[in-house]
Amino acid sequence: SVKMAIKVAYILSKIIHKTDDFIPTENRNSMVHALIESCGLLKHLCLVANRQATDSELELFHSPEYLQYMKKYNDAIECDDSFGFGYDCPLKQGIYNYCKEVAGASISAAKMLCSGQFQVAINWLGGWHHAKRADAAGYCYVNDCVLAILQLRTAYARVLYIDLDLHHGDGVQDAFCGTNKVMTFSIHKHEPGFFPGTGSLSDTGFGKGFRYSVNIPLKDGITDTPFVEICSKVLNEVKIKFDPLAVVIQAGADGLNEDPMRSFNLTPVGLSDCVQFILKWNLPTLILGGGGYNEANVARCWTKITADVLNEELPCEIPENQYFPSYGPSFDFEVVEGLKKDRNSKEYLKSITNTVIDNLSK
Ligand SMILES: CC1(C)CN(C2CCCC2)C(=O)N1c1ccccc1/C=C/C(=O)NO
Ligand SMILES: [Zn+2]
Repeated sequence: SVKMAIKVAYILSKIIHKTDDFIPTENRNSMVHALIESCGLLKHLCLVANRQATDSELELFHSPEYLQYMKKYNDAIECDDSFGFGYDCPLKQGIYNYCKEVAGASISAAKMLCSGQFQVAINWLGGWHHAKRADAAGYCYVNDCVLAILQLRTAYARVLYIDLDLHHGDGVQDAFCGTNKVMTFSIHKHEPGFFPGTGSLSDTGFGKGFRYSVNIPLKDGITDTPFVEICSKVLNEVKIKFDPLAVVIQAGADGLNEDPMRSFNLTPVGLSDCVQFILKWNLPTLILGGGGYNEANVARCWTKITADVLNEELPCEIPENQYFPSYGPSFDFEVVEGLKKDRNSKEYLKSITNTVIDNLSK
C-alpha cells in the first residue's frame, strides 16, 4: 500500500550526553541519536531544538516540595533517601537540569502535535513512566509521559497512553486512574517480585476511571508474534471503545532479547510492528523512549522505529559513527529473537485477551 509521507517532529537536545549520566548505561541516548544521524534519517525529520521545562510546567504534575528537594541537590553531591531517592534513584549533580531537559523535550514534542502541524513527534530522551507526583521510582525522577499527556489534553479531549516497556507503566496509570479522559494501556512482565509489582489483570482503574486502565500481564519469554498479536487485538478494541483523539507510545526497549533484564525474547521488528499498527489510526502520536539497557540494541531498535515511521529504508550494515565499535561483532541492525522458554502458553494468552476485551465491553 502506498504510504503518504507524514510530517515527523524530532526533538534535539544540546546536552544529550548529560542525559546519559542519569540512566544506568554507557552513552545510550548519544548512541541512539548518532545512529539515527549516521543512517541519514535527520534530513527526513523536522528537527526541533529542545526547550527546558519551567518549574511551573513540572509542577503541573510534581509536588513543589519534591522539586525543591531536587533543586537543592542539583548542585550538591550528597543526598539522603527521602522522596524515594537513595539506592534505586541516586541523586546526582545536575539532576534538576536533567529533569527540565527531559520533561521539556516531551512537552515540546506534545506541543508540536497540539499545533496540528505534525502527525508524529519523537522524543527518545523521554518515557520515564515510574516517577510519581512526589517520589522518584525505578530510576525515574520526572514523569515526562504524564506531563506530555497533560499538554496533549489541552488540545485533545481523549488521550490514549500505550506502554510497551518491559515494566508496568505504574506512574502514568496512577496519575490518570480516576479519569475517563485518559486511558492507559500497559503490556509488561508481571511476576512475583518483579518491579513495580502492579499492573495485574484486575488492575482496571477506580471511580470515573474504572475500566480506563488496561493491563496485559505477561510471563517471561514472549516473542514478537504473540506480543504483536495480543497488542493489536486488545488495542483494536481500545480504539473502538475509547475512540482516542491523540496517542502517546512509550517504546521502552528492555523487553528485547539480549537485554540485561533477560526477560522477554522480543526484537526491534516486534516493537516497530506495534508502533506501525498504532500509526495506521492516523492520529497525532507522540513516541517516547524508556527502559532498555543493552545500549547497542536500544539504538538499533529506536533507529528502526524512526526509519519505519518515516517509511525509509535502513542500510544493511551499521554505518560509520562515533560508537561504531559498540555494534560488533555483527555490525548490522539485526537483534535475533531470544531462545528463553516462553512461559506464556497459548491458553494463557487467550484467557487474558478475553478477560481484557470483556472488561472493555462492559
Ligand atoms: C537501575 C535500573 C533502571 C537498571 N536495571 C538493570 C538493567 C541493567 C542493570 C540493572 C534495573 O533493574 N533497574 C531498576 C532498578 C530498580 C527498579 C526499577 C528498575 C528498572 C526500571 C525500568 O526499566 N522501567 O522501565
Ligand atoms: Zn523498563
